[in-house]
Amino acid sequence: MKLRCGARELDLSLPRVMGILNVTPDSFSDGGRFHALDAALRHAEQMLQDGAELIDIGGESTRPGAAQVGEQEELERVVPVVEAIAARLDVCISIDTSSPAVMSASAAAGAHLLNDVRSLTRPGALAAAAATGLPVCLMHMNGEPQVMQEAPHYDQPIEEAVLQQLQDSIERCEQAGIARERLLIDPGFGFGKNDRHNYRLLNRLEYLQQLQLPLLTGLSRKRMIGAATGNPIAAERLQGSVSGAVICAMKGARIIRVHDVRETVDAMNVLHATLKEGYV
Ligand SMILES: Nc1nc2[nH]c(SCCc3ccc(S(N)(=O)=O)cc3)nc2c(=O)[nH]1
Repeated sequence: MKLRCGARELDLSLPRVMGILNVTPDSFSDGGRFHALDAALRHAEQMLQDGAELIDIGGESTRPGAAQVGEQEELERVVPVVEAIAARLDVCISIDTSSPAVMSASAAAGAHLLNDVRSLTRPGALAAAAATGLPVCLMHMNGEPQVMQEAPHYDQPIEEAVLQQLQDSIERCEQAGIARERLLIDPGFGFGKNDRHNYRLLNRLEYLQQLQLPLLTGLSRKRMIGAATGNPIAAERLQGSVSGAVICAMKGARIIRVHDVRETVDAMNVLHATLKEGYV
């Protein structure tokens, strides 16, 4: 499996690390300190040095209960950051947005991957994504961030519900002219799921391999980690997050979306050595 990222191709036969770059005032774990362009650029450079091969830039916080952000505000937050990183760093740039205008502007500014937690359901998003020609990550979400964690409920096993919604999203994309080869999938840990749902989904992550598309996962510093480790503070969930990253990678995830790049890259290198049977 390969992922085209501009002039480069990412070989997805081994798990790759995607560093999170929140450019929101209220990001759920960075304390929103990366709102300034220069701070964002320094953070991106650090994650690249630490071994991240993709950077996911997000201007809208989609954590549970987060307020929606206006399109103009989101554009002003992310486009300058995409431009600055595209101009200075050799890295695969992902844009975490549901807004068609932000998708188009970010693609024009140099983004290589569209990461939409709402799977192109906003009006105009399918057409905008198709027009960019970029790969698209489709993610399962139950409800909207404002209400998704109130009382998540499923009439079927979570892995079946996630598979079904992802299949529906894939079909919508194909009908809109987005070839299946351009798609990635993601179970959406924490998006309308309680801790039981999240851990059953993690336990059965291989179930999604039947879609035969690159799998991206993001459980870094999320509530499910804190629930298992008894740690209420998101920024202190490092060990649990790295453990979750290894489990995802061993169960087929090829892009791991994380806050703590250096530590996760070390864990992925141990996995790489194992998958390649050491360096002999
Ligand atoms: N593809 C992809 N993109 C993502 N963007 C985000 S932002 C995180 C929003 C959030 C924060 C915290 C909780 S919680 N209540 O579980 O701690 C849920 C969602 N995440 C993901 C993810 O996974 N995939």
